Amino acid sequence: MSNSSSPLLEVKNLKKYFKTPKGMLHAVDDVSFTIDRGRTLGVVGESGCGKSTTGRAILRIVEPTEGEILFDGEDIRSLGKDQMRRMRTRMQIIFQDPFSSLNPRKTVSETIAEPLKLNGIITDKGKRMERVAEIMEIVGLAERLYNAYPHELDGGRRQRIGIARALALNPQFIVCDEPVSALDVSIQAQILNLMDELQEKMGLTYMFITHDLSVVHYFADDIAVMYLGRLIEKAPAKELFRNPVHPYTQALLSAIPVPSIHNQRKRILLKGEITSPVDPKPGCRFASRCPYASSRCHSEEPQLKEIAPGHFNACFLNE
Ligand SMILES: Nc1ncnc2c1ncn2[C@@H]1O[C@H](COP(=O)(O)OP(=O)(O)OP(=O)(O)O)[C@@H](O)[C@H]1O
Repeated sequence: MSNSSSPLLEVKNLKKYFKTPKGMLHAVDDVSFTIDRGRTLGVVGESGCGKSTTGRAILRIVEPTEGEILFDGEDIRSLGKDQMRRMRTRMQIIFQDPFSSLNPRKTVSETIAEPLKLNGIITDKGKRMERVAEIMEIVGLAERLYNAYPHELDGGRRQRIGIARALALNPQFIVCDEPVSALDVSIQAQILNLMDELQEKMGLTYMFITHDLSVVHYFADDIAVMYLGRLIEKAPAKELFRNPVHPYTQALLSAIPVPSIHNQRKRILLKGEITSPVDPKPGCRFASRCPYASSRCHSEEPQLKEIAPGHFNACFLNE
């Protein structure tokens, strides 16, 4: 049952495996977390660690292999096609490169109107266009762009269209998949500010995927770190930056430049081969690159455990 004090999203033991010619690729392997209402979970990790697949599996854009996804108390894996279509109006996604998902033959207003039309939310064309004008104003797209085409716009404005499309259906939850990674730093800040304002105004809950930890430092409430399909550490953002416990998180953080020379962390360079995500061997997936790995790490998989309130870690070293 839904209850406003319960998390909006609960993901339990989520798995997504892909069959490949070499074997079963464990893209997401037994991942569990929750996101509270109106909060932002940042999901970070290197390319290929399973961030996007986790986001897509939650929305069932890719069908999960195993696990439970509770959205507002509802088990969304049990929903039929029509029920899932309705549920998708409450759960949306914003992509890194909105351009590739925008139809070049549709104007800005037609693009934003499309989800309203397809989902039969506003059937009257005049009313639909009024709503489009309202959303354009909310996301900071000038009225004069109403009849512009996506290729006439810069990356920041295109991403505003992506955000507008996601907002059109009045969702509660948005998976933001690297939404600012393709943008210049100054434009990144504008888009992050906009997303922050929208969250405040509309009470949105975000899952914010990025390979760039410095982006989520101030933007996310909590941060989850993934490594080769596994969630290896999760903590409130401030706590994670102040006290990273997992050796992989420590290495990731050491690569971020810090403005003050007094606070500079010593850069930890990872050596060793990256373990294959195809039919992974038993043991910790980070062991081959971990400076502290013991024989136990090569035979047994550490589980995520709460080591301090809200701080979870999957490493034998800090148990
Ligand atoms: N449809 C698919 N078929 C087969 N393998 C896939 C598919 N989608 C993703 N993968 C694989 O799953 C793993 C996780 O990919 P995913 O895109 O989720 O990672 P990511 O952390 O989001 O990386 P990136 O930032 O590069 O997108 C990768 O090894 C990827 O090659």
